[in-house]
Amino acid sequence: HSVGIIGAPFSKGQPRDGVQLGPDVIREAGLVKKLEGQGCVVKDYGNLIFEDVSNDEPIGRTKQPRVVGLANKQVADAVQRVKNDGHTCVMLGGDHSLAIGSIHGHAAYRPELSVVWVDAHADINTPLTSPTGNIHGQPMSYLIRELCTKIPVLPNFSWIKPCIAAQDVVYIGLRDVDPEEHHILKHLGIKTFCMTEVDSLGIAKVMEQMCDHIFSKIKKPIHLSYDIDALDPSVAPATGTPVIGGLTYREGIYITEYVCQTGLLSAVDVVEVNPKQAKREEEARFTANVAVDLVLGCFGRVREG
Ligand SMILES: N[C@](CCCC[B-](O)(O)O)(CCN1CCCCC1)C(=O)O
Ligand SMILES: [Mn+2]
Ligand SMILES: [Mn+2]
Ligand SMILES: [Mn+2]
Repeated sequence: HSVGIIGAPFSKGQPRDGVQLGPDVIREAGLVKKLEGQGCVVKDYGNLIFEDVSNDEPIGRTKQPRVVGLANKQVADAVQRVKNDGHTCVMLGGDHSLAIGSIHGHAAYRPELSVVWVDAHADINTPLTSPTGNIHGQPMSYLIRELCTKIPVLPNFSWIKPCIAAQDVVYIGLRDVDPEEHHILKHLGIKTFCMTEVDSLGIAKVMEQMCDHIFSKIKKPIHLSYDIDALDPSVAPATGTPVIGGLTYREGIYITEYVCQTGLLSAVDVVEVNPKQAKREEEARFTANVAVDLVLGCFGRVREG
């Protein structure tokens, strides 16, 4: 595997300080060395530098639109460059608003994508349905073609062209979905495997059925957007919006091993690691180590040795 890593130290899609430290704590946990240790060729493109935007007043309830829009344009350009250079792209967040740029830049390189969204949350609020105005709860609404009529004009968002079809999206791990999000998911017929299905089917069946769904027509490259809060807080405590009843470590890793063996993984985001949300330093380190293990699973690490 040839891997290109981008660090996106960005936190303005949500209100909690610390998630901008995600890229560096994940690197400090040994990501590059461990990828190389399992035979990957790794190019670390370093961290993007995000300028601040003054007077970034909310638009309606939507908070920090200008700095989020600007940051995601940088992410989109960087991801497209990594793909043009021939690597599988690993985008280290930072909050989940960064998926706007990551998926947009990936789709600019490869227009036909399937998106596997692993998360406790659906992150599909529109600016008008969001209960918080935090853009990390909204990224999918800007990307899904069928929602484009529901999105108001926002400053620094005009570059975004919806690039994903609802039928090409699958969710795994949902357990904290807002009522309006649930309506959108149902209305668009988006395939979801919430934690009830993970329990009733088991993760192996979930992954089989997920692939049946996204590959039902033609096989499209996979964009895996992995929110660390999909995992149970006992496994990934250092995150901003923890929700109990999450994926076990083994289920979380199985997802990455399964996606890896499809041979179709083209880009992966690992987001929402926030060391400042840990009660103790070792919780932050533990969470970073789990994030590293997820990436290693994406690139061929198997538990049998
Ligand atoms: N859906 C929420 C949470 C978004 C989490 C973003 B992620 O997945 O990137 O971490 C709101 C959640 N909800 C608000 C009302 C009280 C219960 C929680 C939102 O703010 O839109
Ligand atoms: Mn989440
Ligand atoms: Mn309806
Ligand atoms: Mn998320």
